[in-house]
Amino acid sequence: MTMVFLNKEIRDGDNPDLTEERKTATFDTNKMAEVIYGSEKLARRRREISQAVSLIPELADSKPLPFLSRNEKILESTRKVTALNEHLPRLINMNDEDEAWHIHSEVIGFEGNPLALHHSLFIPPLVIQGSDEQHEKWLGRAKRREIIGCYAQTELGHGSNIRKLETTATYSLSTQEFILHTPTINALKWWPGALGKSSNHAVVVASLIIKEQNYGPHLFMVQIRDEQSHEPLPGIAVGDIGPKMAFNGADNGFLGFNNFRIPRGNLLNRHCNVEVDGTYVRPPHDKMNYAGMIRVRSRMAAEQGTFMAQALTIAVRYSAVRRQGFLENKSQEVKVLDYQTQQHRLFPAIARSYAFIFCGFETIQKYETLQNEMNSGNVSLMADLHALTSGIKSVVTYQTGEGIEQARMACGGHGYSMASYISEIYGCAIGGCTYEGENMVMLLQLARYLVKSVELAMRGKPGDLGPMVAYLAYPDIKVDLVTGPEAYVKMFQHISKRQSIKATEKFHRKMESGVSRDEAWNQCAVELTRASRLHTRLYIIETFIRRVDSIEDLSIKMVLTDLMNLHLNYELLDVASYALEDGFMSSTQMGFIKNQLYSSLEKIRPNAVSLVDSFQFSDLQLRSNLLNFLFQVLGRRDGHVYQNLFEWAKSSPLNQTEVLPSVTQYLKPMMEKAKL
Ligand SMILES: CCCCCCCCCC/C=C\CCCCCC(=O)SCCNC(=O)CCNC(=O)[C@H](O)C(C)(C)COP(=O)(O)OP(=O)(O)OC[C@H]1O[C@@H](n2cnc3c(N)ncnc32)[C@H](O)[C@@H]1OP(=O)(O)O
Ligand SMILES: Cc1cc2nc3c(=O)[nH]c(=O)nc-3n(C[C@H](O)[C@H](O)[C@H](O)COP(=O)(O)OP(=O)(O)OC[C@H]3O[C@@H](n4cnc5c(N)ncnc54)[C@H](O)[C@@H]3O)c2cc1C
Repeated sequence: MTMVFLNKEIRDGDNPDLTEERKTATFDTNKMAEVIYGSEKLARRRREISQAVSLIPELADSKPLPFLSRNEKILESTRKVTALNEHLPRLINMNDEDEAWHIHSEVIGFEGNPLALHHSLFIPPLVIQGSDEQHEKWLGRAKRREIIGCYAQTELGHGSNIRKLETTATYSLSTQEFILHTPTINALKWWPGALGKSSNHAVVVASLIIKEQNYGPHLFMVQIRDEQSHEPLPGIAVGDIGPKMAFNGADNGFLGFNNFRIPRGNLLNRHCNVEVDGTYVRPPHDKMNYAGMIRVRSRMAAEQGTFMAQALTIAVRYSAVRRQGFLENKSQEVKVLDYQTQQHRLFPAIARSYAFIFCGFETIQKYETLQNEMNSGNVSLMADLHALTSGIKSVVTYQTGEGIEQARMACGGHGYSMASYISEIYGCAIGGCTYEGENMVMLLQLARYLVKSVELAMRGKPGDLGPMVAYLAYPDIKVDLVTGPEAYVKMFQHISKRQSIKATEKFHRKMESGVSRDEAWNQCAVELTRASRLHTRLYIIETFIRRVDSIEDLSIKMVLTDLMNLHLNYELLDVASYALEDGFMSSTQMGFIKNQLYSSLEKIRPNAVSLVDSFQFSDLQLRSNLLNFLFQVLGRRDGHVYQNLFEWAKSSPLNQTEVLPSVTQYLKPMMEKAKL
């Protein structure tokens, strides 16, 4: 049996323009997939899972998703996810989170589903913050999906500033219970995914009050609906918050408590506790209750890199079959992918996708190390990883949004159609700028760390700087970019260091002039966020270089070196003004970077389609379903775009009848009236 999307496979029925592209590749896409996903086994497992899913009709979309109403979307996503649940044990290793993520994205797509957060935001805090006894009570049930849960932290009035959450959990000494209460409208939980209509449990974040003292946000396991009737329990108001920019197959919700009582044992108490007599037992780190957020953020680089990669797969394949205009040969119009502007739009974003995925693997590993350390009581890595993931989360979500939007524009008019699927990917990815910590807020968290590090360096204590910020104490030595990646890193280090120092000095000057610390911070905030972005971009560059250095296969190393060089030149050009400003970079060097960038575009051109093929997204994943719908979309592997766009349009519900009520009720009478 042939795999549905082996990327080097050349098939007779494919659009010849795409076949031609695949023949020019200088490397094997299966080998590249091994590098992208980390090993031969992981890449192969993804293909096997995609293949298995493609053979199960009930896991296919029953209609093109953009034609569904919100209710239909929720019904359809729930149908698919519950059908998938039945097949899961046979299709994936149930303990492997990557396999689970992959299969869900195959089947569900970007619309979201009522179980998405059960696995990514309900179970993980239970694992991290729950005691063994609590795992015994809820974890098995949750994993078996006997209960469905969500993570309810954000409120109508507060999302970023968690310390000001207004939902209270007041300890009652007499009954040894917590009383959950929503004192105002603003205190309603608002946004949690799957809360609105699907969940019957929630991990609720509420301010812990004992004997009138507020101990700040803590996590509580709360049953919100009856397990039989699914009706909200007395004392609970819960519902859906309405349609959103994307994720409309999920029911983000609101939740209010009216003096709702839960047992003392429902405070997740692996790291902190409230004893029977109301004694509070502190966690080993002040922000221990925020550990779950570090976990989610640590996964965002790889996640967002994959979102962007999907949009680019669609745009690059389409650009190789779309012919418009002429270059030298006037007898045949060119593939739009041959235009330098098109390449400049798409190729740096391909490089960023690879960079984010490589960087993502490193941050996920760092989180796993942190988790192991935390389990044995060592919390010393938390501050570093919080700073790092705050920056990465902010930079990758923003740049992914930019990359997807460029992919859409690169598809011209058809990119604007929902048949391209790019708008759905964009809506989902761009949510990442907001959820899991608003980007500016998170950049300012990293800035705190950078300012402290600069202060250490200024105080002559460079030995106290962690490895990620050691460069803040390096001397400035001019570099010759011709010598290669290390010189680019040094140039970037100079830029990043200078901005961190400038922002810190400005902050100090403000305070010395009598401005309060908080006000001074606010007056320097733009400069501080610039420092955070530069530091993060430097880190991403370094992870890219490390990954390419580690590759043994020569053909893969060569094409990834081209991609890495493109990344280095594109990133440096983007921030060159910082180095031109103090003369660290000369205008000759600037010219060199531009020329290197243009030459990288040319080098990548013959490999462009295969670089996106290497992500090995199935047509199903790109919502070009092989079984039921042979007519969607722009990114289909076989490149047969036009006839399928026409089929797509014909299937629009508006075309099921020739004359719409809008015409008979309004337009027709208007025209008739005009004739009188
Ligand atoms: C291809 C696949 C397709 C698949 C399709 C489906 C795709 C699905 C994708 C997923 C989709 C949707 C998922 C959506 C999930 C969304 C979930 C959420 O959004 S949950 C809610 C998240 N909320 C936030 O992130 C809130 C952000 N705010 C904060 O984190 C905090 O309030 C704050 C950090 C900004 C400030 O906290 P505060 O307590 O006020 O802290 P201080 O300012 O007083 O002190 C800062 C101090 O503490 C240190 N700190 C802060 N946080 C941490 C931490 N986590 N760990 C360690 N240390 C921390 C900080 O460094 C400071 O230290 P100083 O030494 O004082 O400088
Ligand atoms: C798709 C999606 C899914 C979500 N899922 C969940 C979920 O499952 N569970 C959950 O609990 N929550 C969820 N959320 C909520 C999300 O975590 C919050 O919306 C997010 O943390 C931002 O908080 P906010 O809405 O209060 O924004 P605000 O903080 O009100 O942001 C508004 C503006 O104020 C600025 N701002 C705020 N504070 C500062 C500051 N200190 N310094 C400088 N500028 C500042 C911000 O930069 C932003 O420009 C979800 C949100 C979305 C969009």
